[in-house]
Amino acid sequence: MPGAKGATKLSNICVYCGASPGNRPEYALAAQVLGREMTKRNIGLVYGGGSVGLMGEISKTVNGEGGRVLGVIPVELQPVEVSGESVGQTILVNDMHERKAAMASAADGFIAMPGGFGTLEELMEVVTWQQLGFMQKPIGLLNIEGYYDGLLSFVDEAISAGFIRPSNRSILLHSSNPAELIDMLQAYEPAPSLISTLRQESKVAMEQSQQCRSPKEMSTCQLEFNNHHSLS
Ligand SMILES: C/C(=C\CNc1ncnc2c1ncn2[C@@H]1O[C@H](COP(=O)(O)O)[C@@H](O)[C@H]1O)CO
Repeated sequence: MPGAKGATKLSNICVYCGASPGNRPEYALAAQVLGREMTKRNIGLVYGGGSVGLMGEISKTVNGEGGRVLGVIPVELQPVEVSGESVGQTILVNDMHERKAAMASAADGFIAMPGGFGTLEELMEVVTWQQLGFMQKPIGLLNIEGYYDGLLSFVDEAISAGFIRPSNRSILLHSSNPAELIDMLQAYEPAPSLISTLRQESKVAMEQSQQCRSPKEMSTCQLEFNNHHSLS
């Protein structure tokens, strides 16, 4: 079953999270628990650099526990008055696109903690890469205090409305427990990519249309063609 078994070696996890702390103490606490759990398992942190908000909580925790921290920050965001002091190793990049590419290539998996537009944008980019098959790395939501319940309901709505394939729901792993979420990332097995699925469906449809010779066969073939092109 896609998204369930297999094994992914996680040397580094990229954590997307708020540049703000949020207004519940549970968010910062979860960042600390996640940081400790990663370090305990010798998994390094890749993040957006700086020390503001939850980004600061997790990076300072990992660094304080003796773990590896890699911050990737655009030149414009680097000043201390914008993003605070970074800990660990820092890579300076020119812009946000370069940053996301560098963060994604340095990591073997991704976790989104509570955050705002920046977190969502980073998360949705890797989900899209995964869906299309440009990337095959596990992605999880650390769903603290039900923060991501709304997003998960939205995904179900998009599936019902025919915009997301049901098989792609498993791209977004989720748990409220950091240790359990890392276990899920490690066990992840990618679903077939949309590109390979579409090519396979098109091949089947072509083969069937070549078998359609008489008008009677045509209507049966048309039905099968339609079935193959409905979302699965
Ligand atoms: C706007 C504020 C601080 C700006 N400082 C940032 N420093 C480093 N990285 C940032 C910063 N702001 C956003 N990011 C990136 O986006 C994600 C967080 O954005 P969100 O909108 O808070 O979710 C994070 O993963 C970074 O990569 C003061 O709030």
